[in-house]
Amino acid sequence: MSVVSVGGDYDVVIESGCSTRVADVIGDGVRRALVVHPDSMRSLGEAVTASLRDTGIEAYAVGVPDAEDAKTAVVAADLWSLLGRHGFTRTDVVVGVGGGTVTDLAGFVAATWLRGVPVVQVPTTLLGMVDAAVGGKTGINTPEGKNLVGSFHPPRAVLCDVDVLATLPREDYVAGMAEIIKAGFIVDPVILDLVASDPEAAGRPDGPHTLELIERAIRVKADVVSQDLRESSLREILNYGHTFGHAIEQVEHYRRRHGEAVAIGMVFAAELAAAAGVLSVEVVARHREVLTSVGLPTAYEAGRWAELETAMRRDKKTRGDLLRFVVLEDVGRPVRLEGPTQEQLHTAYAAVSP
Ligand SMILES: NC(=O)c1ccc[n+]([C@@H]2O[C@H](COP(=O)([O-])OP(=O)(O)OC[C@H]3O[C@@H](n4cnc5c(N)ncnc54)[C@H](O)[C@@H]3O)[C@@H](O)[C@H]2O)c1
Ligand SMILES: O=C(O)C(=O)C[C@@H](O)[C@H](O)[C@H](O)COP(=O)(O)O
Ligand SMILES: [Zn+2]
Repeated sequence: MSVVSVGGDYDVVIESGCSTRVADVIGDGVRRALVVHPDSMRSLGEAVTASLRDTGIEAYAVGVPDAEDAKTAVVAADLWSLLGRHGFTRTDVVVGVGGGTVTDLAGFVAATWLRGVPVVQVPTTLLGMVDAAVGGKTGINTPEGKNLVGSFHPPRAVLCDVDVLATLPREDYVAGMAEIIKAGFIVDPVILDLVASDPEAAGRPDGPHTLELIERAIRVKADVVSQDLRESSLREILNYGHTFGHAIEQVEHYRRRHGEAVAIGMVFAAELAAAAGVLSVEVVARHREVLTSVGLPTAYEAGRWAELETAMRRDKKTRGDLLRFVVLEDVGRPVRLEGPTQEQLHTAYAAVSP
């Protein structure tokens, strides 16, 4: 078992079988729990619910639509209604059991119910474990953009049961690698070396470096969010690749995996940094190399610039008319690029849409 403390405020536990031990981390005085899960994880959701009932808690399991279809105002409103009907108070708890979409939704509902009740996160995807469930960013999408409505609401605990990754479809596992590789580029280059040492194994849960990759990525995130929960500055580095990545997701009506969009977004950011003269072509090439080696995409369709730019203007890092990007000066040296020229933007887009 490994435990990563997030600034001493809560723990991220990485352990086989820990998903049904929510009762141990839930805290005192909890009478009711709402366990939110996607239909694909019904049996785990019900097992978590049963484990809570065994300790005398009035626990309810509720299924939500799959993937990004869970992150809507309508689904959030259904959950608020359920909490109201069952009389959830400020000492009761929401539990998110699922991928990043479910932990974002469950976290958001917990953040907003009675202006904030505790949430315990049980991420069941690689991406959820290394990124979404950790750090307290919660939210839902609107048709206009990704995560446009949300709140900062740190969880009470995060339980990463690595056994559940065995059933995760390969494409979803690989999508999670994008956020691990992101952590490698922005802070921890050892991650990139571990991936390069056996890229095929990095794309599956039984690879020799799986636990180390998970723990390293969680440590990067924990370290950043414990210094800057509300993203006043440092936390923006975790958004590397997301300005263009979220734009892809929005123009694709949320039908593209987040991790895949972020992979393309990191290549766009690297090309943009090169066009602005701050990053070497060698590091740009390394982006394509490492992402391709695990099976992630690095290119996007040509001819969609206008809609992508419109979507990027709704990014949370934008200030007024000023587009702002996280770019690298080198591996492990993230900086901000504010107001890139149209020529630099077009050069970067041309480079990712050959
Ligand atoms: N809050 C944050 O800090 C943060 C960080 C990164 C990403 N995110 C968000 O996370 C979301 C992406 O998360 P994701 O990649 O986990 O996608 P996801 O939640 O859509 O899960 C991917 C798929 O895997 C299925 N699934 C989940 N666990 C499974 C398992 N163990 N076995 C079999 N199938 C399983 C799901 O039903 C879904 O179809 C995006 O909405 C993104 O915006 C949030
Ligand atoms: O935790 C963060 O901060 C991140 O930016 C992590 C990202 O991987 C994640 O996708 C996040 O939800 C994006 O946030 P947003 O503020 O751009 O919606
Ligand atoms: Zn992300």
